[in-house]
Amino acid sequence: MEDDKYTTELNVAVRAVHMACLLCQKVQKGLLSSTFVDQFKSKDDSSPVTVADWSVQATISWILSETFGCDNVSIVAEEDVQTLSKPESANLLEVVVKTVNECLNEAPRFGLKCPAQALGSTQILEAISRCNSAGGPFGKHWVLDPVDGTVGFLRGSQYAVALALINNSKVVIGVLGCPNYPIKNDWLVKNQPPCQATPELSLTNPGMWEEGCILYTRRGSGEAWMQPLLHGNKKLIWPNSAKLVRVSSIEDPELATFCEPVEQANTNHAFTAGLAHNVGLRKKPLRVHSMVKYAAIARGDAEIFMKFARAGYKEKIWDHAAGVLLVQEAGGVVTDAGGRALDFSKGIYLEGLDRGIIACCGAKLHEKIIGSVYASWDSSNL
Ligand SMILES: Nc1ncnc2c1ncn2[C@@H]1O[C@H](COP(=O)(O)OS(=O)(=O)O)[C@@H](OP(=O)(O)O)[C@H]1O
Ligand SMILES: [Mg+2]
Repeated sequence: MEDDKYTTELNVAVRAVHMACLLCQKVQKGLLSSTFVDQFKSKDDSSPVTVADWSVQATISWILSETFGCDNVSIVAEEDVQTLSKPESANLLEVVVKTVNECLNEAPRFGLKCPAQALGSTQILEAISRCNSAGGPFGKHWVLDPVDGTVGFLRGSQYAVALALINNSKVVIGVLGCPNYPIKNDWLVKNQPPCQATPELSLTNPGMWEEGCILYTRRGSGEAWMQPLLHGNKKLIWPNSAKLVRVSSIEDPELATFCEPVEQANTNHAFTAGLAHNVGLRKKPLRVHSMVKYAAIARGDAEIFMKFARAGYKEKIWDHAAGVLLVQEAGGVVTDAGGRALDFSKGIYLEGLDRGIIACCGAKLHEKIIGSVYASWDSSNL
């Protein structure tokens, strides 16, 4: 029985992600109101990285190391300290140090320990670079995407803080903080057009973003839970009004909503449009940044998530681990496009992934989509 396992890990992970979500909301608000200048940089692959990415990674790394011991914790995470350590990033580093310390000061409110004294830049760089584990098939590895969907984050739209625990190749805990995804059922679907068209939404309608949720689950539990994000100075009292979430029961393609990445560079919209047509999906795609797409399936707000990256792109484990387990434990199915389980045992990449990823609320829709991939693939340009 895996039921009682990982209780402490899950408890700490949810609290840490909760703190990280509030940190992100604060930084995002600052970015959108332009009081923060020069707070993001481009990485070598030209994707953006922000104060929030580094600050969340430092914060969660510090909490996990303090709780479980530096020597016992292996963390695989997206960010490194290369850009942040450069002399020209001194101001940026100063903001990260301030942001992390402000966040960790609040730890007791979340039932966690805060540092005895404020952390210095060396300790913070160390916390970030400690997350350089390469993962692998054996032992326990935490997997962290500090800000998944950084593009969405910068646009004032959807993003997620994703933390998972892998034990001997299996994802055993999944926690997904979704700071801009209110608890309200259907919110994502109803608010889709304004979200994308008006990134300033948070400024014109203050408060509406400040809802957010955290989803979490444990392998084998058959349950996925959702807590609201706390606001003001409230103390987190477990289980913080948690409620069970479940995938949608829709099986009819005509009634199903499918999600996909916003950026054409991250998935082939033309191919998924063809698949959707062949399967009989009638609704237009719900384009959402980040692992919030997995959250939408786990919550039952959408039925399908499809992603087909360009040939040669290797999916990273931190972009999927937490979301995949959440969908599975909430009753859904996630595989690659060949119908095989995703393999989290090979280090930082999902090696051997067959073409794309398909997450569905149930087996019937899933089978139809897999069948349609086989039928459409040869005529596609992928
Ligand atoms: N070329 C390419 N192809 C496929 N996937 C890529 C590619 N480049 C990046 N990524 C990864 O996709 C993560 C963002 O996925 P999203 O679904 O949020 O994309 S989108 O913003 O909605 O378009 C994004 O995660 P973050 O870096 O955490 O934002 C990337 O890891
Ligand atoms: Mg990511």
